[in-house]
Amino acid sequence: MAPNLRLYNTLTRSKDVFVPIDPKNVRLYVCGPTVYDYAHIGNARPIIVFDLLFRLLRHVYGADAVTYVRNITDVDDKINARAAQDYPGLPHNEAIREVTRKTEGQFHADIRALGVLMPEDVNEAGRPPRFVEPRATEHIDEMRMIIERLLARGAAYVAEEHVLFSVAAMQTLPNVPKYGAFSKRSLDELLSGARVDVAPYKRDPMDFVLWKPSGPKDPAWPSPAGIATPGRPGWHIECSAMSWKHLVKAFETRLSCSDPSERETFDIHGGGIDLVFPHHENEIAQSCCAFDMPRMANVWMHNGFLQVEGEKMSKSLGNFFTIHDLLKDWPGEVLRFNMLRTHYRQPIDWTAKGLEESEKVLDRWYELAGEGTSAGLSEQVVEALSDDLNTPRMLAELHALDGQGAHEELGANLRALGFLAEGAAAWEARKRASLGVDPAVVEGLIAARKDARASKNWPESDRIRDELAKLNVVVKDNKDGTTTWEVAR
Ligand SMILES: Nc1ncnc2c1ncn2[C@@H]1O[C@H](COP(=O)(O)OP(=O)(O)OP(=O)(O)O)[C@@H](O)[C@H]1O
Ligand SMILES: [Zn+2]
Repeated sequence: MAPNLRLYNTLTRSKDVFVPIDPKNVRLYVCGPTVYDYAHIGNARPIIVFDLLFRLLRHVYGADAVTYVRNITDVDDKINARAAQDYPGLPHNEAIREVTRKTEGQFHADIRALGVLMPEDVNEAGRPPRFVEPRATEHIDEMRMIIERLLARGAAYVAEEHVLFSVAAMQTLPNVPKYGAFSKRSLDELLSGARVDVAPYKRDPMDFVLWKPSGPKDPAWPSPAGIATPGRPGWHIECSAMSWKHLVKAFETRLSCSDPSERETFDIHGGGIDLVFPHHENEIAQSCCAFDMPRMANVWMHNGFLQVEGEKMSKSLGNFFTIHDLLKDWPGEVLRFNMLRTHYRQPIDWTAKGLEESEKVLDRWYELAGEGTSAGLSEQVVEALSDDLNTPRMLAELHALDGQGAHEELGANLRALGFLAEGAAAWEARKRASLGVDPAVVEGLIAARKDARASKNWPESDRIRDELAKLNVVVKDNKDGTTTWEVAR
């Protein structure tokens, strides 16, 4: 059944054969967006990459045998700041809700256009959900529970109404990894990195916040550990709580692993490479210490950066394009295709040229595959993806199907991979609209011009040339006798 699925694991730093804890329920968690602003196309990379992994796992293990959790972080200081700025007239709680509601709606619209499966595409009434999109603010109880467990084990302490994780205490606990082992940082390195601007309430500069007190303008919940002032969670604790709730607690009775120390462990945890430290190091510290176990997840996967001129696309550098804006110029599928041309662990340089090339391939495949509806992955495509999501190899296999004239099979694969969603007619119509001319009209004029020239009717040939120019169409007569054209941008 399962082909030899191999995944690169940040935990082992090697490409390993994937062995699910329970093949009847493969469990995947991916860190989702913080919703305060439009997502940029760099943020779309983990969404698209792990959507592809989800599709592959569903193909290999069965649609009922995979649970995918991708969270939404809807509590964060950046959200508070945006709420105060955008809705100064509203009570702060309402302003925050407005920001997260609006941003989340935009995020969903954006990624749907990128061909990403959504919970409503895969969940069925009366069955356990296969795709859960939990919100942090709905998991405060679970966060408090984990914090209480950490306090009880001595891995956390209270200081000035904060709860902090104690890195030094973790190093003394049996059964848990050493702090820093995951990101391969020595304590010396970690210490020198942490020494800037150390909050006075920290016992050790490396300690990180699990819970903090809220000011009058912050969202607030009853605090754990008997702290009187209401507070709010730190970022890292959110993912420990949501992954536990939806991938561990939800399946307590269905787990079949024999080693009790692995009971709270799930299969795959994903995110962007920038999350390895501190976010994932800290998630591991919290979950492993709270549940007394050696591993939070067995496999850790990280996508590389999407770059612009050699630099990470990021909000703080200002070198970003939002998905929302790109979708004004390009179909979502072109963005998806362009993302998958590069292997997920390599950096991508995001260029207009790359997008144009991607669009050309999709133009051809839309035409070849026509209006078919079947969807399914071919063996050789599954094999390419089973090699640590080798998408360049997957595309080579699709080009091979094209070359062999296996157009129906090509279409079925493309649909199963999240392409050809528009249908050929809609794709053509949209292209025509975006070109601003009807290709049939242009082709007709070019044919008439050719006839006029063949019969040496120069005035007519000139008239047609002027007409094409008015349409903004640039005509090129090639040496081989063919004529090509494009709309001047
Ligand atoms: N340029 C990028 N290339 C690939 N993945 C990225 C890039 N920028 C962010 N990500 C990923 O997007 C996801 C959402 O991250 P988050 O909401 O924290 O964005 P961010 O890191 O704040 O963005 P920015 O770096 O622009 O401030 C994370 O998994 C992160 O690793
Ligand atoms: Zn996370």
